Amino acid sequence: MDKQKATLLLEDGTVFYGTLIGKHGTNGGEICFNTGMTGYQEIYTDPSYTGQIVVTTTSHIGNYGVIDSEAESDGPTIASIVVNSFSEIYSRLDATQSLQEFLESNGITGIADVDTRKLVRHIRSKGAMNAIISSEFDNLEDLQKELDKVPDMAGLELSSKVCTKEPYYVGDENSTIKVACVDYGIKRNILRNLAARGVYCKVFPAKTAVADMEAWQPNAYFLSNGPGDPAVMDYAVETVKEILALNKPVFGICLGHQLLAEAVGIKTYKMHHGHRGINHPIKNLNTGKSEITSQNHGFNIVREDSENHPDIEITHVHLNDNTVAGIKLKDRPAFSVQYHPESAPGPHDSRYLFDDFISLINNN
Ligand SMILES: NC(=O)CC[C@H](N)C(=O)O
Repeated sequence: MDKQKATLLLEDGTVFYGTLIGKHGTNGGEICFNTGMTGYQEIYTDPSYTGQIVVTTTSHIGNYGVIDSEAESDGPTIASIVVNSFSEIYSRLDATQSLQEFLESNGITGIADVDTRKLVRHIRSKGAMNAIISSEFDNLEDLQKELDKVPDMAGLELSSKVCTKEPYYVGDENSTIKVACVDYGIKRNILRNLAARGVYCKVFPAKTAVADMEAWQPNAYFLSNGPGDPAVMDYAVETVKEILALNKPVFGICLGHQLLAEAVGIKTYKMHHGHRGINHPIKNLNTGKSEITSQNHGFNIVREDSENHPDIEITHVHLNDNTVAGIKLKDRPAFSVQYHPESAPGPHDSRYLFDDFISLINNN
């Protein structure tokens, strides 16, 4: 059978032609690329990618299928995917589904047989932009009409749409360490890392009042990763301010880091094309050691604001572009990083941050 055609149209008018993967249809979003050589399932199910079209630079995608136990959330909320060579055939003993079945059952229209190296170089030089992928329309005018409906990522609040609707628990209920995890789009491996260190986690919806979380008497708070633009999340910034006033230990990852920054008056901004991959070099300024990290973000915190803040210490920097990658509050037991120490997929260099959080709780 002939493969069905699909078209990718970028906001700046660039067009790529390829073949349909997943469900016949049309999907739009902000296009971004991840340079990791493995971990497509974890990327596609990471809620931080909500509304985005993910381009992977690995040339083969799909060849190890999909395994339920490796999903980072209940299901993918990405807009779409772009790949070079797509494989419907998969080889992995425990695989439960092919990637084609996974995409189709989740209503995702993607495109394969695209020169992803060319596309990535394009995004890298022109910056983040919206795009549309369709197997329904190939006429540029129709595609443009669909593209016009796609909202800008800057100014978008998405956490309340992807977070849990009801609180739930992870870990050992008899543990002495109770951590309230504010879910802005949390990845499961973060909870696994906390539970593995003896933490009993209660995960709360993004818009839970601090009084309701305090009623559970947590020893500490965790601020999760998540999608969207931190600059428009006033409700979350208010929550973080109230949490900080409690003087309990706080740890934030990625969006959680950006919200901690906003809560102390450090602004965030949209980056040119973001950091997404599993080999991003970070320097820990306290130990002088470098770590190779997993990253996925399109926004960042303003360096100048961080440097000029009397109560902030910059603890980590990104070695590629000198952006701020970690901060700590001098007057409170709170710290956060822009990258992913739970790193699924990715290197385990930064797992010590979870241990630091436990020490902070034990010594508080
Ligand atoms: N992984 C995340 O938490 C992403 C944070 C935020 N949405 C960004 O893109 O910068």
